[in-house]
Amino acid sequence: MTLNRKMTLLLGLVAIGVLAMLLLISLVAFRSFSILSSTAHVQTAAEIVRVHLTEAMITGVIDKREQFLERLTEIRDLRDARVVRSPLVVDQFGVGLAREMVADEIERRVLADGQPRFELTDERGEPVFRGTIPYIATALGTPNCLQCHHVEEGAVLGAVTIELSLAALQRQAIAAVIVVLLAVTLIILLAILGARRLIGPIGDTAGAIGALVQRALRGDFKGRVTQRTQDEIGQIAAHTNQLVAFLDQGLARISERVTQLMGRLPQQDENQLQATIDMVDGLADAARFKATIEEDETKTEIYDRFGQLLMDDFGVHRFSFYETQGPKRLIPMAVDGEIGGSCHWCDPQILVRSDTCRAKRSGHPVDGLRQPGICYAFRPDEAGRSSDPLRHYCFPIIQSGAVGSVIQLVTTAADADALQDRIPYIQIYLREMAPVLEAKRLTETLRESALRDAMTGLNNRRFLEEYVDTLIAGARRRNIRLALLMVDLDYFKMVNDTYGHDIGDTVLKGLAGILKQALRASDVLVRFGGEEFLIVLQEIDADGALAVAEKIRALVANHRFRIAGGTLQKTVSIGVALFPDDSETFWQTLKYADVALYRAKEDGRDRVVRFTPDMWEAGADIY
Ligand SMILES: Nc1nc2c(ncn2[C@@H]2O[C@H](COP(=O)(O)OP(=O)(O)OP(=O)(O)O)[C@@H](O)[C@H]2O)c(=O)[nH]1
Repeated sequence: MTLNRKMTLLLGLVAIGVLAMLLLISLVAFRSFSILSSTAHVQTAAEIVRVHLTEAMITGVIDKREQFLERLTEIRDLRDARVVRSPLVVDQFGVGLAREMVADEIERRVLADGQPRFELTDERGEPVFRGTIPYIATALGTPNCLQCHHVEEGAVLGAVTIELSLAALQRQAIAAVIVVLLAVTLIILLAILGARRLIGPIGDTAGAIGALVQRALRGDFKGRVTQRTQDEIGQIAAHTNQLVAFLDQGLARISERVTQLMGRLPQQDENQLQATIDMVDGLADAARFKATIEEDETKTEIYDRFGQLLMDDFGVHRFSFYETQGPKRLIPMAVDGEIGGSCHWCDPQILVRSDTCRAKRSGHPVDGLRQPGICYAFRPDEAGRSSDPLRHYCFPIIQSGAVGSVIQLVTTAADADALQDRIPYIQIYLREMAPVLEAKRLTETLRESALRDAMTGLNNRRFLEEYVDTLIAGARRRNIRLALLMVDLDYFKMVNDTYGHDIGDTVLKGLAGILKQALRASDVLVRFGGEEFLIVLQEIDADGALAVAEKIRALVANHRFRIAGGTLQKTVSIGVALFPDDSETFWQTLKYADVALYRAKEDGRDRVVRFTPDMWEAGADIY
C-alpha cells in the first residue's frame, strides 16, 4: 500500500472516529440539556398552577380551575397539565373533579412520599418529558396553607403533573448536530485533501528512490528521481540524484580502468557493478598471487601453485604447462597438477618441434573452446567422451619478447562456456606470473652458468665446492668410498703453442666428451682447472678406481682428436686417491690425488698413479 493511501486511510479512520464522538457527545449533551431545561420548565409551570389554584381559592373561583388547566395545554409543546388531590384534601373538601381523583402510579408515589419525579419517555416516536411535583402544606408561605387545610406542616396536599413534548427541541438539536457534522466532515475532507497534496510528493519521491535503488542493485546507475518540490523532499531527490550521478561516473571510471587491465568487456545484460567488483577481486587476488610467487624459490613451485589455483579457484583439472627450451624444444613442466608429468593433451611432437604448437608458433592465444579443431596438435583423449568431447584453450606466456611458456587448459564441451567466462580472470594471473617466471628462469640460468664450465659444459670447481658437503654426507651415511681421479693432459701447452688456442679448446672439449662417456651417471665429473679434470667415483675400492683410471687413460691414448687438417693424439696422466682411506677430509684426499698426478708426470706421463703416503712425505716441502 502506498504512503498516500495509508495516509488517506488513517485520516479517514480518524475522521470517522471524530464524527462518531461528536455525534455521541451531541446526543448526550442534548439529552442532558433537554432534561435540565424541561425540569426547570415543569417546575415553573407547577409553581404557576399552584399560585393560580391558591389565588382561585382565595378569590372563590376555585370551581373554574378546570378551564385554567385546559387553557394551559394550549401553550406550545405543553401536552398535558393536571392536578390530583391527596387523601387529606379529599377527606376535608371531598373528591373534587373526577380527573383530580385519578392518580396514576407515579402520582400515587409522589403523593405518598412528597418527592417530585421526572422522566423522559418516548410516545410513538415523540420524546415526552413528564414531571410530577407535590404540593406540600406549609405555614410559612403566603397565604398560610394551614389556615384552610386541616393538615400538619409538611403534609402532601396534592400533586401537579406536567407533560412537555420535546419533538421540536429534538428536531432543532438534530438539525444543529447535522450542521456541525457536515461542517466537521467538510473540514476533515479538506484536511485529507491537503494532507494528500503534502504527502503526494513524499510518496512519489519515495517510490522513485525505491525504483532507483532497484536499478542500482542491478548495477545500473543511470536512473534519476524527479524533483517535485523545493522543500526537504525535493532536497532528498536532488541529493539522491547527485549521489547516483557520482556513483555512475565513479563506476564508469573504475569499470573502464579495470576493463583495460582485464581486457574484458562487461556484457550488456550483466550487472555492471557486480562485474566490476568481480574484476577488482580478480585483480586483487592476482596481485596477491604475484606477491606469493615472488617469494617462491623455484619455477616448479610457481607452476605447482598455479596448478592448484586452477583446480581450486577455477575448477580446471586438466591442464599442461610447457616451457620452451632452446628454439625447438618444449618441456612439460606440469600436467594435470603433476609436476614433471608427461605430455598428455598434445601430440608429443610439440616437444621436439615446438613450432607444431600453435600457441608457441604464433605467440597468440589458441581458442579451441570457440573453435574446436583449430590446433591439430591437440589430442583429446577421446575414449568414452564422444558425447561430451574435450576442448582446449592455450595461452602463450611471452618472456623476453618470445614465447617462454605455454599454458594449456582442457575442459569438456559442456563446460566450455563456463571456462570461456573465466579466461579473462585466468589471463590476469598469467600476466602477473609471466615476469616472475622470467625472473626465476633468469636466476636459474645464471646460477646454472655460474656452476658450469661454458666451454665443455661440465660442472666447474665452484659446483664442487657447493656439492662436496652433500657428496661426503651421502658417502658417510652409506658408508662407501669415494675415489678421486685427477686427470691432466700431457704436454698440453705444446698443443696451444703448435696449433693455436682454438685447437687446444677442441682437444679439451674432446677430452671432456671421452670422460663423460667413460663414467656412470652417479659419478661426478668436474673441470677443475685449465686442462685438469677431477672425477669422483662413488662406491668403489682402490682396484676398481685404478681400473677406471686405466680405462680412461687408454681411451684417451687411443683417441684421435680431429683438428683442422688431420688428427692429433694425446695422453693423460691420472693421480688416484681414496676417501676416507687416504684422508678423513675430502680436500686433503684431493690434494693427495694431485700429489699422485704429480708423481705420474714425474714418472714419464701417460700413466695412472695410486697415491701412497710416502709421496706426501717426499713432497711435503713442495705442497
Ligand atoms: N686452449 C686452451 N688452453 C688452456 C686452457 N686452460 C689452460 N690452458 C693451457 O694449458 C696449458 C697447461 O700447461 P702446463 O700447465 O704447463 O702443462 P702441460 O703443458 O700440459 O704439461 P704437463 O702438464 O706437465 O704435461 C697452458 O698453456 C694453458 O694456457 C683452455 O681453456 N684452453
